[in-house]
Amino acid sequence: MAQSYFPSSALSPVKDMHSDLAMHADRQLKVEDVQEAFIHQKDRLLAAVDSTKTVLDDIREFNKNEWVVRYPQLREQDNGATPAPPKRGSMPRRSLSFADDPSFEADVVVSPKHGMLRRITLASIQDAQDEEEESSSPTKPADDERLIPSAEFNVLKLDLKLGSHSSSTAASLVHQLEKSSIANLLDDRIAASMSHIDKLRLRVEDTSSKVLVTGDLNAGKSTFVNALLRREVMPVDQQPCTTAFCEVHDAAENEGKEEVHVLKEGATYNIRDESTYTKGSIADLEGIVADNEALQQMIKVYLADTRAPSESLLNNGVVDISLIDAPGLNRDSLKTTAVFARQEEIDVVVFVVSAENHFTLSAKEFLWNASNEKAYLFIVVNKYDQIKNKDKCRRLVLEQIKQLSPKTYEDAEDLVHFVDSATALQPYTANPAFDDLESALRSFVLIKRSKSKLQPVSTYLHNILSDVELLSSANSIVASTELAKARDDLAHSRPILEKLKGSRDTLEESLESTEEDQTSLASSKAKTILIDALDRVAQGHLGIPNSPIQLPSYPGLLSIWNYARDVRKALLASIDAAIKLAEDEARLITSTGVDKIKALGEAHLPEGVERSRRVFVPEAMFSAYRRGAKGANKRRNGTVVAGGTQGLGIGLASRPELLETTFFDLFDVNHQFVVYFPNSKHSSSSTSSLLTYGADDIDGDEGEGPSPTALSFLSLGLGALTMVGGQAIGARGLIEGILRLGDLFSNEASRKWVAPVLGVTTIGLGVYLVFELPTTIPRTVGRRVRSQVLRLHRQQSSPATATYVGGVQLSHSRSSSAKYSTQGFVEGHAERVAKETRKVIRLASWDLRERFRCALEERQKEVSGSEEMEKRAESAAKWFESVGGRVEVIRGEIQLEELVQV
Ligand SMILES: Nc1nc2c(ncn2[C@@H]2O[C@H](COP(=O)(O)OP(=O)(O)OP(=O)(O)O)[C@@H](O)[C@H]2O)c(=O)[nH]1
Repeated sequence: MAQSYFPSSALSPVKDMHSDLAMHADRQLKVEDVQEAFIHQKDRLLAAVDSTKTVLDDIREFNKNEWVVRYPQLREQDNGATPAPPKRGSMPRRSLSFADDPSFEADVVVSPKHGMLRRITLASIQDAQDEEEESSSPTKPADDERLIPSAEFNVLKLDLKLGSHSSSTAASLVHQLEKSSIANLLDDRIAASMSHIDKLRLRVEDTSSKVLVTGDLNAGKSTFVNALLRREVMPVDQQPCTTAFCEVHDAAENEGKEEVHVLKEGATYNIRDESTYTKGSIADLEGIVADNEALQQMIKVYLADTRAPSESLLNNGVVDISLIDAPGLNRDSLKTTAVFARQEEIDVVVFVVSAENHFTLSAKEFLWNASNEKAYLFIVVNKYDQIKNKDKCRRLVLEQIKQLSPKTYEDAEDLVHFVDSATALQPYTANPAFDDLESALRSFVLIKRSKSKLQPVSTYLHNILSDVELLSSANSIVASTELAKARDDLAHSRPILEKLKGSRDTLEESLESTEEDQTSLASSKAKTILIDALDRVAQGHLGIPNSPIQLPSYPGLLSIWNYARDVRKALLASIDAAIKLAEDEARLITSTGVDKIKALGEAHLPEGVERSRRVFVPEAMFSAYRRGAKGANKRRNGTVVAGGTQGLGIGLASRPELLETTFFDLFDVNHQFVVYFPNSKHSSSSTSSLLTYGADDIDGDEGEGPSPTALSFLSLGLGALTMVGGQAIGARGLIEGILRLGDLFSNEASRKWVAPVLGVTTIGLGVYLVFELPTTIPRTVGRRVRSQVLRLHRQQSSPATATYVGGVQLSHSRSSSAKYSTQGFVEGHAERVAKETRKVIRLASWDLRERFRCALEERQKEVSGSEEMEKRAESAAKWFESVGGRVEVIRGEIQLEELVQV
């Protein structure tokens, strides 16, 4: 399709000469429209440049402070992996991933809806939208193939390949790049793009435009330039042909001064640096050109064009056009001029050809090359006045142009002008064809300028905006994905956290009550066992039933001493066994407590939290006491020795002071006395009182007071027969006993009844020894053992206040000691057992509390992290969405329309 700069005047390339005047007026109008449209587009583009820069700047800021902008990679989907065939008219699908996170993979649709727009959306979302659209418009047209955008970045493309190796090693190295490193690379790329945009801005703002006038030798180029300037400036008819490039600028660029600047060879022209050129006057131009005709000189000519901007080409109010009068084309100059024409700063090439000669070989060569470069050329067929058969000439020239530059031929009406430049210089001579050419040239310069200066900027902005679109939509997907993930995580972790918070107090209470319950259970159990054991022992039974310990069998009167000792040993061992039993019970109770705590852990700790790996070893309980006891008497003064040493051979049954057998183990005087003389009274004798107290104290908690009757005397006497140091009858005790008996007989009153009493006693004693003693010994020993054990505990509890003589405590008052001892022994062990139980349970509780606290902290951290992520992802998703919206607005601004369509 031919491009038309002036579609409203769609005439055939062969113009009707009679309509020239009307056409000129029409063109004049359109030139103004083009000018206006150009200015409008330029302003819009400048605004778009600024907006784009702001967006890029914002992305950099956002990347730096808010969200690490991810660099997406879109790959063609592997058809094998996605068997579903694409729907007719569906948009291209890609697999979205990120260089820094290859694990992220999402099916996306690249939206081609808005030309170069490259918004990507998740395929799942697009599918839903497609279904919606399909149901509402079943005849949806297929998308234009040309609109399918590339999935590659244009400007912001990062070269993430490390080295030239395309091996998997390089790929894996790329994957190792951190998010922030890639974000930094992206930031650098955006920064580079922004400085390029700055340059583009200068380009848009630059209102200068260069028009190169070239053509065959002697075609009338200088005459044509002079005609455009309406002034004879360029030297005409130079012999030999001129070789200088004369560049004509508005004098306004040279502070209004009309001057000629001849560039010095090798220097880069700078109007403010006079060392780069030699000044001359306009009047001398002919001479200057003649002087430099051997050189391909660059000469700058500054001219004051006094005509109105609407008429002047140089000073047209829109762009500062400079005309370059190039040397005529020949073998020597062809190459130079061709190079010159290719320069980016040349917006328009005007080719002057003589109507008399048509195109020479050099001209054809130049046009052929130039049309490849610039596509459209402005062709002036000069000296048309000299031609007689104008139609034929026109036809032949156009025919040649068709061959040389087809594009130019298509717009020949606007681009090919048959004129007489010479008459344009003559004052007061109408030359509508030239005026028409001039208008067309001005429009063409503006249009070409818009193409050469605005279009590249527009294209660049399109590209960078398209990249921004790709970047923002991909990041929007990432943000949305992270938002969904954060919400998922919150949905999972929040209830756990709430549950943990809610059950914190319950757990604490349960742990405390478990500790208390088990401890007091162990304590009360120990008390029960020990009180029971002591009671049993006091009755002559073993402390615990079903004990492996056996009471010895009665061996006969002769071995009665050994019997008493063995009974004592067995009873003591049975108390040890009772203590051991209490400890075993405590172990069981502790084990139950530990299990309860374990169950509490299961009930209160969230899933995934490691449970306690501590294994409760019941045997390890009370081991500290055993260890302590290894050092012999180290802990003797502590309250826990008796039980604690059980099992290591130094329990009660192994303590020499308790194994000491005395006469009182055989005859419990106090007990017998109580049995036979229940109503007897206390004696006032200090000696007997002391001894009785001593004996009674041995019995401990019997609670009955002794009486100074005959039997008591006997018992006192017999008491003197205390066996000291084992089986031998102490000589001293025997002598003391005889002396006391002597005292008794020497008393007159006593002598009357002492003989019968002694007789009865002897008989009773014999009967007692034979029949009753075997059964009473265990009870007697038991009572004494019980009493001794209790006293031992009291002694160990307060050794400073207790005094012993032969295993008999002398100094404590009876009532206080009895009361204190019972409680002390049982309480002491109960306390010890409870303490050990509490210690183990407390350790288990502490462990669970710690795990619970850590789990709570961890969940709190998780929830806070997810909340933070939710907040950031939500704002990032919104932000990237807003960037997408801003890009669309800017894109509307940079759509360049054909200037003539205004
Ligand atoms: N009749 C007529 N003569 C013209 C026209 N244009 C130029 N001439 C004459 O053609 C001759 C050459 O004109 P120049 O302008 O010097 O041609 P040029 O192309 O600049 O020459 P070089 O730069 O040397 O190649 C001059 O004598 C002009 O007067 C025209 O339109 N009609």
